[in-house]
Amino acid sequence: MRARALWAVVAAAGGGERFGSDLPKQYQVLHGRSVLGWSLQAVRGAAPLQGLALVLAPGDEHWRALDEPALAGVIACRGGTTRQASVANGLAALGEAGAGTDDLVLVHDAARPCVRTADIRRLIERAGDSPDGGLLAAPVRDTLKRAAGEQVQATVPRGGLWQAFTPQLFPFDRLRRALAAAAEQPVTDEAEAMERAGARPRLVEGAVDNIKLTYASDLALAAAILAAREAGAEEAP
Ligand SMILES: Nc1ccn([C@@H]2O[C@H](COP(=O)(O)OP(=O)(O)OP(=O)(O)O)[C@@H](O)[C@H]2O)c(=O)n1
Ligand SMILES: C[C@](O)(CO)[C@H](O)COP(=O)(O)O
Repeated sequence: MRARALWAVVAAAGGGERFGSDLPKQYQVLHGRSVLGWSLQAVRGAAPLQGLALVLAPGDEHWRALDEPALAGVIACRGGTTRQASVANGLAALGEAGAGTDDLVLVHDAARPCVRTADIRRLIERAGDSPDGGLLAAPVRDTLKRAAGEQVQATVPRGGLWQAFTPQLFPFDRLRRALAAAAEQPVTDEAEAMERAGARPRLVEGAVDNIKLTYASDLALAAAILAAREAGAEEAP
């Protein structure tokens, strides 16, 4: 029987509208290397991969100019107009490269450069054997308010609420089918597509400094996180 291989998709095809820069956020310099380089390094460092699909915006040539060892051997493929479509394209590329039904696939946002390799390893350990897969996430810490315009309408009980991060880890074929089935009803992460297909993915707690670069001001925060880590302040927040 063929051993179960691990593959990865790194979604880097976003336009970064909210970030608002001519240079897409995945190519910004962050603590000495590109945002994309940090994300690729974290995923590749977690476990040996059979292959990694790097999903890029149509016409994106920035990645070719990077001096980035973690780009070696990536399967470059074209993104779609939504994150969901980009991930589906990445899975299709892995299918062509030989990903099998029962193989596992990690899906990560290029825009989450601060993810800890140790957290990805824990995700693989805790969710790799589950047919429903799993995701890095963290329990919501703050009091939550539902708004009506700028006024509070209600306080939302936060018990049982988690914020979803990436990477997310699923059996290859189940995820491919779940995303195809969700094509008409947008989902914001892979877990949501799997949930629609009846799965109950496992929540694996990860450090909350696995932030997504969404606004330009997030870049300085990410740089501070990586600098503190390098200086040895390794305690996960
Ligand atoms: N069509 C898309 C949209 C997003 N992404 C990727 O999905 C991740 C998370 O998306 P987000 O940061 O929300 O994406 P952007 O589309 O880049 O930002 P915005 O919504 O502000 O335009 C990013 O790594 C981004 O490159 C993608 O591969 N393809
Ligand atoms: C997948 C994700 O990173 C989980 O938090 C997130 O949903 C993607 O970003 P978006 O802003 O929701 O597109």
